[in-house]
Amino acid sequence: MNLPDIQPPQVDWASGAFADGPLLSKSTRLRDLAGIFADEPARQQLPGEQVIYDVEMLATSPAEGELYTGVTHLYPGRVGGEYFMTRGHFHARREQGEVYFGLRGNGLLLLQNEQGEARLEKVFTGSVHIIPGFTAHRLINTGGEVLSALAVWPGVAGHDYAALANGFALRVMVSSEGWEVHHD
Ligand SMILES: O=P(O)(O)OC[C@H]1O[C@H](O)[C@H](O)[C@@H](O)[C@@H]1O
Ligand SMILES: [Fe+2]
Repeated sequence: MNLPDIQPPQVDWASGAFADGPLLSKSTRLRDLAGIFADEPARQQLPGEQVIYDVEMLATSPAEGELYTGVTHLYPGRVGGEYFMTRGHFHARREQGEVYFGLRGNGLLLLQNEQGEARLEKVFTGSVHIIPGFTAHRLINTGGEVLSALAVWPGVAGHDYAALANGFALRVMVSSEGWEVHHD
């Protein structure tokens, strides 16, 4: 008798690596992030092929009511005085939320509503972040190691990058204290 295959996808909580299952992967490099960092000349002086973050996600259905699961690995580093960060986005379907779980490393989750009000949450091993609908989100790596966070979001959410063409309302810069907030 053949037993059914009951093996679900599996993630290593310590590293955020998926052990199994069909995966979609995407690397975002410095050359993909033109205009994202405050110091654009500093970005241009660094190698464009350098990977800033990798996203791996399970290849599940994008249909209404279904969920995506993925891990972002955001590498440590700086562009000028600014920590490596993701591009950040609103969901195309604005009302759709998302949950992030900090797995390893130390950083910040930058959240911004449609009124342009920004706030930060610390990201660390075990941190849980409820990103409400109508809220843009960006990860920032303020530590010296890889920042990995697992995310679960609706398959229909989509991405809207254009709505943040003028950037977020605040930046996280290197300081003698570790990091500090600059308002644009
Ligand atoms: O889309 P970015 O702002 O570059 O962020 C990279 C990725 O981060 C998270 O994993 C989100 O769940 C993804 O939907 C997103 O694509
Ligand atoms: Fe998202």
